[in-house]
Amino acid sequence: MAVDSMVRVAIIGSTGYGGVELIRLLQAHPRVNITSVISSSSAGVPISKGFPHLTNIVEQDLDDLDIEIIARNADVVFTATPSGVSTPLVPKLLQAGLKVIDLSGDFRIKDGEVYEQWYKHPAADSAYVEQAVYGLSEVYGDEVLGVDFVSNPGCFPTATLLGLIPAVEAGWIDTSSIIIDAKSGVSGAGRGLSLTAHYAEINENLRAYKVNRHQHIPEIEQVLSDVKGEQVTVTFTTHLVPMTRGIMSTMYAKVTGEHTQEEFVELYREYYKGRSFVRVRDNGVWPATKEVSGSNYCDMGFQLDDRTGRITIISVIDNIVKGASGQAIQNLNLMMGWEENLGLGYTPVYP
Ligand SMILES: NC(=O)C1=CN([C@@H]2O[C@H](COP(=O)(O)OP(=O)(O)OC[C@H]3O[C@@H](n4cnc5c(N)ncnc54)[C@H](OP(=O)(O)O)[C@@H]3O)[C@@H](O)[C@H]2O)C=CC1
Ligand SMILES: CC(=O)N[C@@H](CCC(=O)OP(=O)(O)O)C(=O)O
Repeated sequence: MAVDSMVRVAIIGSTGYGGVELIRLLQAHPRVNITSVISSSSAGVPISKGFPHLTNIVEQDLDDLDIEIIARNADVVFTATPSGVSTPLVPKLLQAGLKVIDLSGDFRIKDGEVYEQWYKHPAADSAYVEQAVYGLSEVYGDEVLGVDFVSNPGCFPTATLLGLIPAVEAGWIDTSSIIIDAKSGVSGAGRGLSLTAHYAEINENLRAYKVNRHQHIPEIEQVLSDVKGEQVTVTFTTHLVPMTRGIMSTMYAKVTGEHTQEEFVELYREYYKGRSFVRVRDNGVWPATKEVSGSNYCDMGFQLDDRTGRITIISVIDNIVKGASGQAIQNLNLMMGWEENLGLGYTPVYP
């Protein structure tokens, strides 16, 4: 570690949405020095040239991806790299003595065959998958303290799992009845160009995609099965919404036993007691994506339908903050034994 107790951080994938958001958040973090912003395609160029909003804030040049140099200049590396890229990269960083927080899906799924079935490319070395601690901070935060490698959760799983886990753990919902209807802003697809993210294709449009085929299904099922202690399967449908940031996950499940809506609110408030980033709304108040935009909050609300016996749980996050870079920094804080909200006290941008 650096002598002055500041942690030296390098970011790989600095020119993507997750990487640029890490820079925005970390440049204001009181215990972090960003020593290197790395690009595999634009090394040598000042980052503010491609991202003028960073002018006079971060004026570093983008560095090459050279693991020896990174290991000399950094203590912790964030890999904000696409799935498939992290698979061979992360083991090399760990072998070089670095701590790693990986934002991709490559180390989240513990069963390699399941990973390959959903991600359609080879799974990572199982020893590293085993080593990775799944960093859903409010649930597994205690396991993150002092470890070298955190696999940061996916954006949809973050909103969805935070919304379901307390009820599943308490046995208050029938897990065979869970249906998840999730919507994301376009930044969730990353900065690369694609036809679906093209303005004329997404503006004034609403599109379902990867129905029953989304790579976040096995991640959600893995965690819910772990919590429940038996296999849980879910129906999960994602939609692309014409907005830049934000995820709303709307979850439906049959309630088991006699529980009122007020009791659900109380159950969740108790579960997340002391965890400042989860805000459980008052009875009958539902959250909207703008109410968390630019922040690390996950807000949720409930509505019980007495006619059907189903509970509707609505959970919102900013996909790039709590769904990626913000939670990754929360995990850095937990890894280092700092307050989990250090450097993350952003009030949502409203309107
Ligand atoms: N966007 C979101 O809301 C979320 C994203 N994630 C995950 O986080 C990761 C980053 O996502 P996001 O920032 O949106 O993606 P982007 O596509 O916006 O950026 C990814 C970056 O990775 C770098 N990269 C590409 N290929 C390589 C390579 N071979 N070696 C090193 N670097 C490479 C590129 O930068 P350069 O060319 O400069 O090297 C690129 O800018 C992904 O795995 C994504 O699935 C997770 C949760 C939410
Ligand atoms: C809007 C949109 O396209 N979102 C992406 C989120 C991808 C992602 O974050 O991928 P991993 O978590 O698996 O790394 C998607 O639905 O595939």
